[in-house]
Amino acid sequence: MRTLKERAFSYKKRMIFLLLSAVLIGLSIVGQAYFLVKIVDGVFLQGKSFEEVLVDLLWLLLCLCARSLFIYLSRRSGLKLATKVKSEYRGEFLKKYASLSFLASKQGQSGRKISVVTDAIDEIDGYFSQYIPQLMQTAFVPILILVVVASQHLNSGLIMLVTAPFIPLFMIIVGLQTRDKSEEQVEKLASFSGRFLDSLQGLTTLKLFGRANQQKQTILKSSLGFRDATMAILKVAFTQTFMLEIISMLSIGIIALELVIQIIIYDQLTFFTGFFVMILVPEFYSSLKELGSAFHNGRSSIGAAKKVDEELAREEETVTWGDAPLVKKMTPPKLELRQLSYSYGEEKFQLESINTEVSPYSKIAIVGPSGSGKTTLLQLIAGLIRPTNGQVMVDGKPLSEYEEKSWFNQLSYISQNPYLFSGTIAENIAIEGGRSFTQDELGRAIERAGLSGMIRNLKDGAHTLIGEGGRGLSGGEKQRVALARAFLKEPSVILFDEPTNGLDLETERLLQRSIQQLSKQATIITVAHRLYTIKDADQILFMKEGQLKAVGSHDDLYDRVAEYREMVTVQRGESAS
Ligand SMILES: Nc1ncnc2c1ncn2[C@@H]1O[C@H](COP(=O)(O)OP(=O)(O)OP(=O)(O)O)[C@@H](O)[C@H]1O
Repeated sequence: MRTLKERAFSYKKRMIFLLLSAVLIGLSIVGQAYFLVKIVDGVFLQGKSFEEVLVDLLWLLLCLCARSLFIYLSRRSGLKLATKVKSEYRGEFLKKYASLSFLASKQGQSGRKISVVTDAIDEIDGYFSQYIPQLMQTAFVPILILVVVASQHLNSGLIMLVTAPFIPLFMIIVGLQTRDKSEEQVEKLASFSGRFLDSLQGLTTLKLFGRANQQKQTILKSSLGFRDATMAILKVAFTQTFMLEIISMLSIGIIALELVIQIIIYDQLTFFTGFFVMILVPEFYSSLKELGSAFHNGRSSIGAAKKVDEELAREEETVTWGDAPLVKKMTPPKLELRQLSYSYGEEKFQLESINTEVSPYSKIAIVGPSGSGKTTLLQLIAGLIRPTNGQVMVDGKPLSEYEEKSWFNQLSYISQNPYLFSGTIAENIAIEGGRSFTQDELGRAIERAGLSGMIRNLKDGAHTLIGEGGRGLSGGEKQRVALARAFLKEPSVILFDEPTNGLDLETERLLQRSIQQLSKQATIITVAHRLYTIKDADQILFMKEGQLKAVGSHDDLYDRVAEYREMVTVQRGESAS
């Protein structure tokens, strides 16, 4: 993982620009002080007229404008640097999340992940937009001022040299505390966000089980934890500001006293030099103080970056793909499962050495008791998880060697709970990227998925908005939208996890009809729960406890496999009752 400093220095041109701006800011500060003092000295002590000081006035104006302009450019450059680094981080997150396996992407709390990708990355902003530009300025401006002051009046320069180290020393002590505290703050915010979203999603369940109040208390505790962590950081920030003010005020006071003594009592200093030094000294301390505040933000950013890096570096199961294209042919690809095994971890469920072939256009039903590994097998075939051993072969080549896009272009996976996005029904059906669909194609898919009746009754038809997760649609309607996606996409392989919950008669019939239609153009592998699908399949894979117990047609398995017969008899009884 690259540190924030390494990330900043990878933008060399921007860093050079920041340094250049710092040099120009420093020069304009000294120039501004010089011309101001020259004008005051000329008008009040030498009695010069307005015309005589006009050129100096113009120079003063130029220095003021230059100072403002370079400060503005330096800040803008810092902000741009922050934007670039933040989008770099977000890009890394997107890349990581996109390559995660289906299971890994479901692990952890969604709210926590959102908080890290949004709030924690935003917290990094201060390092680049404030700390780095200020660091560049402070690396040059105080040194320039010190040299100028020392060249004019050595004693003042020495006082500055002695007092100045207190500021960075104090900053380091405080900064170390800030980093730990800000790590704690990011952690508290992430945990609060995770808990909050989790509770929000399960609010109905919590109410139904009378746990809403208890959960409210947990959220309150979590939010108070975040508040305390934030207050602890603010306390450090206020203490730091207070201490920096005291150090700089005292130092400026000592120098002023010394200058006054030199001018009035010893008469060893001209008004010009004294005034010039007195104007530059506060600039010196203010530059150091500003670095103090920026340093505080920088340390907070480092704390947040540590959390972000931890999240990025967390080892999670990924799915990698090759670059072989899978060309869409007239016939669907031939699938073969070779010694296919999967394990959710030691002492957890194992799917053991599945071997079978799936010829193009066949209708396969995966059946077996609950928890026997049917969905796991379907996810392996889809390429959503990678086998621990063995291969899914597609047209004689391991699935992992194909391009991700070209495989998914030929595949439709209809899960038990298909996800619908917030948007219109039409947008949800025409979800496939890279290809636009005509209204006719969309209408046909809607018709074939049995959605036209429902859509006709809606005021805005297919352009009716639905909520995220398909809020506003029934379970059966969501299944039909998923079917419409498959009709529109015209894939070569369809993987279908049949809903276990009872569907109404009409949706049942529609599913049967749809499968019949889709099977004309694709291979269909269904995790089957309904007797009709099971009987209609060309080949049945009967699973039990992670093993493929038998393969064959319904009649064949019914005659030969007692456990299968038993399962079908139970199902018959249920459908008859
Ligand atoms: N993410 C996971 N981590 C650990 N174990 C898991 C995970 N997902 C599933 N399992 C376990 O794997 C086994 C097989 O699950 P799978 O969903 O494949 O079964 P299934 O046959 O499809 O069941 P059902 O018919 O009830 O949907 C189950 O015992 C389940 O507890």
